[in-house]
Amino acid sequence: IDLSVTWLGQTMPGCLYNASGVWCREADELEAVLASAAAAVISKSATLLPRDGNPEPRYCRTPLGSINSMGLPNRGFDYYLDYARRYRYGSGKPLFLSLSGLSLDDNCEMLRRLAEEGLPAVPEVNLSCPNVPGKPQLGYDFAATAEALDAFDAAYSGLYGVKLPPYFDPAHFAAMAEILNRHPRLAFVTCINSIGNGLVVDIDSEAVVIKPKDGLGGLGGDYVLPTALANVREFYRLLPGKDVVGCGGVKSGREAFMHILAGARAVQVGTCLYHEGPGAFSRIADELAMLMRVKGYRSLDAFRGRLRTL
Ligand SMILES: O=C(O)c1[nH]c(=O)[nH]c(=O)c1I
Repeated sequence: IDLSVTWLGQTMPGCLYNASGVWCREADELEAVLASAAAAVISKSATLLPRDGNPEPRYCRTPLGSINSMGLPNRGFDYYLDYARRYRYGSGKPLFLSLSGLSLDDNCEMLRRLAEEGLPAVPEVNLSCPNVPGKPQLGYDFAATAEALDAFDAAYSGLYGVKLPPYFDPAHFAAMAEILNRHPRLAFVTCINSIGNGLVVDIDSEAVVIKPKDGLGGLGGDYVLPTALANVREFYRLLPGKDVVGCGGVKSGREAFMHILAGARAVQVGTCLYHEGPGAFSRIADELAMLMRVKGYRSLDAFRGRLRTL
């Protein structure tokens, strides 16, 4: 059973890696993911300068997944750029750097500085952080997204990707696809980020469960799987020549299989990784391989994007 994935001009040994934000803020976390069965590594979304993020409690696990309003806590761009300078690219596991500048200028500054380094690290620009108070999600502003992508193309001459928020309307899928298809070096989209601004209530305390934004936070886990699959399948159809990375609700080989069936080139794991740790990657990979064996598939190409309609 071959779980390898060939994209971005390279072949990675498997199809699973971490979702940005989970097990990736510190260098030792990134090293733990690299040392695991994960096939790639992505860093926590970086701002130009380090950030503490929102007040705690800012993350809560629930029976159906998670809610978070971390507020972009990160070590700052230079920390992750330094990690990228020291990264073992010979491992065959690509390194992605998530960038989430607080302004278009900051995103372009980080892209320009990354370009200057000439490192193999691939940027995934985050258009969808839902938890910085006062900062609306770029991915929900189509005009601002169009302007940003033009600026990214000017700032960075290599291949890059974007992390998209979930969309919930065919008109929005179409509008975003029209914008994204203008950019040939935009090689992939990662669908989806958390479903923003959910509210989890604890009926014993009769209170919300996280402190920031009076309890509003991004949802992950089981809550988001159908929305994630819909976004993967719609953008897989609408973005010919681009790759879609599936993210959302993956906790076993089953959900990984669903994402690939929907068109995902590779699959990220967030909430499940947060709680299980990097051992999740070998478990999920084994489960996926088992599922493929039972179904008679020897590679991901044999079923990627083959979701049947009725
Ligand atoms: O609150 C966060 O740090 C955060 N949380 C998310 O759920 N998605 C994001 O892109 C980010 I930047």
